[in-house]
Amino acid sequence: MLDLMKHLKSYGLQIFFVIVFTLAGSMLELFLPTLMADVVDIGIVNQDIPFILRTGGLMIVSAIFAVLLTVAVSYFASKVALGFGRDIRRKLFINVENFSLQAFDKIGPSSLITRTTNDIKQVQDVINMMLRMMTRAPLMLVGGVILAVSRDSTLSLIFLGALPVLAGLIVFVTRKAIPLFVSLQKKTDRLNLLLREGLIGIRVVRAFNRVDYEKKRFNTANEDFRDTGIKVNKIMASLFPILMIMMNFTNIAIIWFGAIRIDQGLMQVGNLMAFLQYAMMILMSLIMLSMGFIMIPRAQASAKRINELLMLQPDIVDPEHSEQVQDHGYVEFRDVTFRYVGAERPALEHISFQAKPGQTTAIIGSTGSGKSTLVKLIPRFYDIESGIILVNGVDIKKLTQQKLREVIGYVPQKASLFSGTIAENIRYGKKDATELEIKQALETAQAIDFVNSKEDGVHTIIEQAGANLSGGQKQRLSIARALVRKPEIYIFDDSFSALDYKTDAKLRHALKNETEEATIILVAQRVNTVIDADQIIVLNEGKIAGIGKHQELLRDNRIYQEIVSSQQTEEESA
Ligand SMILES: Nc1ncnc2c1ncn2[C@@H]1O[C@H](COP(=O)(O)OP(=O)(O)OP(=O)(O)O)[C@@H](O)[C@H]1O
Repeated sequence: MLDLMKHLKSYGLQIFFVIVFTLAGSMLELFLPTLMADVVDIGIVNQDIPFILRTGGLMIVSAIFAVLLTVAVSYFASKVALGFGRDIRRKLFINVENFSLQAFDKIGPSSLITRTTNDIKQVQDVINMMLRMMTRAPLMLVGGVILAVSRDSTLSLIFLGALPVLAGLIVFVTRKAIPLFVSLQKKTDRLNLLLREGLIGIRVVRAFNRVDYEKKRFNTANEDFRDTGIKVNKIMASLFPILMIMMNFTNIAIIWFGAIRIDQGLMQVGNLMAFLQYAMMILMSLIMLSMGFIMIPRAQASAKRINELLMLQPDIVDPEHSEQVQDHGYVEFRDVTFRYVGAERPALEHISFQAKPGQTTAIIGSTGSGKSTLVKLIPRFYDIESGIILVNGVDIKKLTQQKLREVIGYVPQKASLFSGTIAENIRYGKKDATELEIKQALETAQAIDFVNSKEDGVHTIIEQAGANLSGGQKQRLSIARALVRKPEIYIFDDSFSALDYKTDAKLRHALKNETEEATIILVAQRVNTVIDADQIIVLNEGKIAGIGKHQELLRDNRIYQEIVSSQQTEEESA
């Protein structure tokens, strides 16, 4: 929590206002019972009407100022807390965008979303409360005690009985509540995860008639969350009546012993009334403090989860200076081995090959053989275990990620589009692309016809994640986005799979003209897609089973022969 508090530095002035206004407001409030005692003990006893009016007027003015100051404190406290929330959300978002995909995979998007929203809200609320209460409560407590003791030190001994009970209660509740708060946050993660999966996979859920199953899964998590919430609330709910009983008993004791002292002529009525109010202030401040003691650990649990992300150092680090590239469009793997974090065996082992400009390098292999993993290593989404990857003659670790990725046009396996227009999505590849460049890219990607058929053409709005487009349309837009930047290296990760044979062939033909100087690395499942490639890399269980042209592999490579014959059988039987 303290680590997060450092981020409050920029709100120094507002926090200063909160403290000063709280101080002034508390003083005024502490002043009121003393004025009231004077009204009773001096004004009423002596029937001095002008004194009563004067002091009463002063009481009204003090009360109005106290209220105004409280409003100002609330305003500044909310400003600080909400600003803090915004800053942390921004920092977290930037950090998450930068940290490696290994860490991203490990924490998972659901937990990242909960941490960026719910957890930050918990901390933000506590900061708001702390600013408003945690300065006020100690002030009122200390001031109340001093003024109560100065009114009647003997009667103040009552507090000695009440305070230890209160302290014991706070310790007990905090111990019980903290573990439950920690588990509540984890259960929020789980709820988010199930909700996310259920929503993203809604079509699959319906197609397989698994609505009831998903409902049950969600309900179990939901009820688990509710039960933990109820447990926490039970503890919190029992706290209040106990505190109220304590407050009332303290009241009774004060009135009881106060009356005896008045009877003995040791105390005045006005004094007892003021004492009672100070007692209430003391107890209310203690209640506020105890609420703080409970809320802080809850926020602490959230702060820890936020800090975990803020502290995460990206393990893919840029070199201080990017090395000068020597060539253009070259990609080379030298004995590369890579393993996902926690995986028993490497996803890729001893991979060596070269891809040259003007050439198409195709990668083929069975599912799970490591094709996507291989191409993801080129833009350095993951760092390799051993070996070296060269792009344009330079080890990619010696290039900044910005420089490296600048020369690559990457088309992922699953087309991922953003809400906005088609043109905006294509400009993701090149910020300043003109309308003509966009249209050319769409043409090469065989997307121009369907874009033109839309009423608004390139200004057609794409809904969240491209919900209003077909799989093939999304893929073609995603290809156009890579084409528009005219990179030196194209990576197509199985990007033609959603296209029919004819479009696939037309697209590859158009690409050939468009990308004469560029290096194309293309992952494919279909032999048809790779047949014309200058070299085909056959992957099998993370290892290279052969490299060559279609005819050569067909002649000599058993695995390639198997792939070809399995596809021929499929086509024949189709
Ligand atoms: N993020 C990840 N974390 C851990 N293991 C992974 C991850 N992504 C892939 N793998 C594993 O690495 C291996 C290679 O996966 P990869 O996605 O590269 O295969 P692929 O050949 O592209 O398969 P497909 O043709 O089905 O797309 C698989 O065994 C897979 O389980």
